[in-house]
Amino acid sequence: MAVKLGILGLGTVGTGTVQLLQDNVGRHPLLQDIEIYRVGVRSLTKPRAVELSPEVITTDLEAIVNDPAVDIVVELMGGLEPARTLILTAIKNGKHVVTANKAVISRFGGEIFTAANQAGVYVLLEAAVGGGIPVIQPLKQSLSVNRISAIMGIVNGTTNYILTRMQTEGSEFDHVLADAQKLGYAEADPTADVDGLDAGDKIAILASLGFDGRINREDVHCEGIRQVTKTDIAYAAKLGFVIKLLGIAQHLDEDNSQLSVRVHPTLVPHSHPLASINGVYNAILIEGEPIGQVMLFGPGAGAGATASAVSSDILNLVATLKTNTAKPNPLLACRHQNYSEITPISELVTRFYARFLSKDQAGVIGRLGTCFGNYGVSLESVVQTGFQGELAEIVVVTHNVREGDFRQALAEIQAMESIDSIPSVLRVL
Ligand SMILES: NC(=O)C1=CN([C@@H]2O[C@H](COP(=O)(O)OP(=O)(O)OC[C@H]3O[C@@H](n4cnc5c(N)ncnc54)[C@H](OP(=O)(O)O)[C@@H]3O)[C@@H](O)[C@H]2O)C=CC1
Ligand SMILES: N[C@@H](CC=O)C(=O)O
Ligand code: NA
Repeated sequence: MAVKLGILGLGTVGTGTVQLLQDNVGRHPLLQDIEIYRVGVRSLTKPRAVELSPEVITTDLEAIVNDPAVDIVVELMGGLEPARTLILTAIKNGKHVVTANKAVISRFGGEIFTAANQAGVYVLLEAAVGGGIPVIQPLKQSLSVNRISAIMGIVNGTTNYILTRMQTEGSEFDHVLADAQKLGYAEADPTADVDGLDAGDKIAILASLGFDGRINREDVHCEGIRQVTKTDIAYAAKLGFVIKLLGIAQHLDEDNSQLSVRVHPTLVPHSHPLASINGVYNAILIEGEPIGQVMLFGPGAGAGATASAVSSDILNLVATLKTNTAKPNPLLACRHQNYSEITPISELVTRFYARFLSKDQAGVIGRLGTCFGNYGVSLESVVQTGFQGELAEIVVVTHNVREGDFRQALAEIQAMESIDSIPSVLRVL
């Protein structure tokens, strides 16, 4: 008998998934054992790019998750509610769930996976991070014997597109954002993407898988790219770096007692594997023992790519249902019970880039150096190249420093009579 799907949402990803499942020739033969049984939408009158018989489409999403005939609920509607409640109801009713919803999983994953384990069902989420790039299953299965020390990646295509264009064209953020919205790369409300929140959801999920514990989403420090200017991109290039929005989860110490999970624009050395990932593409670099470095690269969004990830999860569940094993598969289930402790950003040890505007007075660089020295900040390079009107522009790159100490030094520098402003402070990989 065919496995019956109840799909919630027929937007970009829902449509791509239905198209892939309907066009199943030449793909894995198990796809032929799937029936698109119900599809839930908000509007019945909206034109659709796929053909589905009228009894399949409904606006009653609760009826789908409560329908005893539905085997797998595929949540592709997005948002927190009613997605969270519908997922929990599906689980309570003994249905497996596939979701692309990083927002709901990063915030309510604890509740959802606890409920799923109790009900003996699986919640799979390959599409939630890196779109079509297989990264969730690799972390859960292929790489799971490794001791992971770092996961870092470009996990938001919109911001990578904007930063790439700012870099290649020398344009400012606002101009490129407006253009990206016109071209459909950025959403009308770009907040979740440009403020680093979408990347924060994704790195929280990856950190949980790589570092073996649940992550409280509120502990993830998130900075976006609104403050990145073409001036900084140009200085970074002169110094041998490219600016990327990175999600980073890493152990900070040898004994693995400190875990940092964060999102921020970062100066990445030109020689680093993530430096060459441009446009809407995503890439995730995983470091582990004994494997070393693995980088997963590909399309992080889009109908077809994301449908590929959603359908691979569906396939996994179809195989599970067909083999009919009563015992849960520990490689598919979530195994975390406890929350990981996240080290506050002030304890991060990293290099920094900072740009200062100062009055063109003798001895300013000396005073900067003395103040940094008082806080244990050692400088890798200091450049005074340009002028902005009457003000001299000074750019420094530090050696590794505790963030809290660096910020204290900056506060003191900001108060100096000769310093006009500190327009940018960015971390360096
Ligand atoms: N777009 C992408 O490339 C990617 C998206 N994702 C994730 O996939 C999910 C879906 O994204 P996407 O396809 O872009 O979203 P869309 O906005 O294109 O589609 C959302 C769909 O859900 C339906 N829907 C939303 N809310 C309700 C509701 N309250 N009741 C009934 N139906 C509802 C909409 O119905 P209607 O059509 O009637 O309006 C629409 O069909 C999100 O979690 C997103 O983060 C993940 C990776 C990539
Ligand atoms: N908005 C996201 C796509 C979905 O995950 C992005 O820009 O990467
Ligand atoms: Na993925």
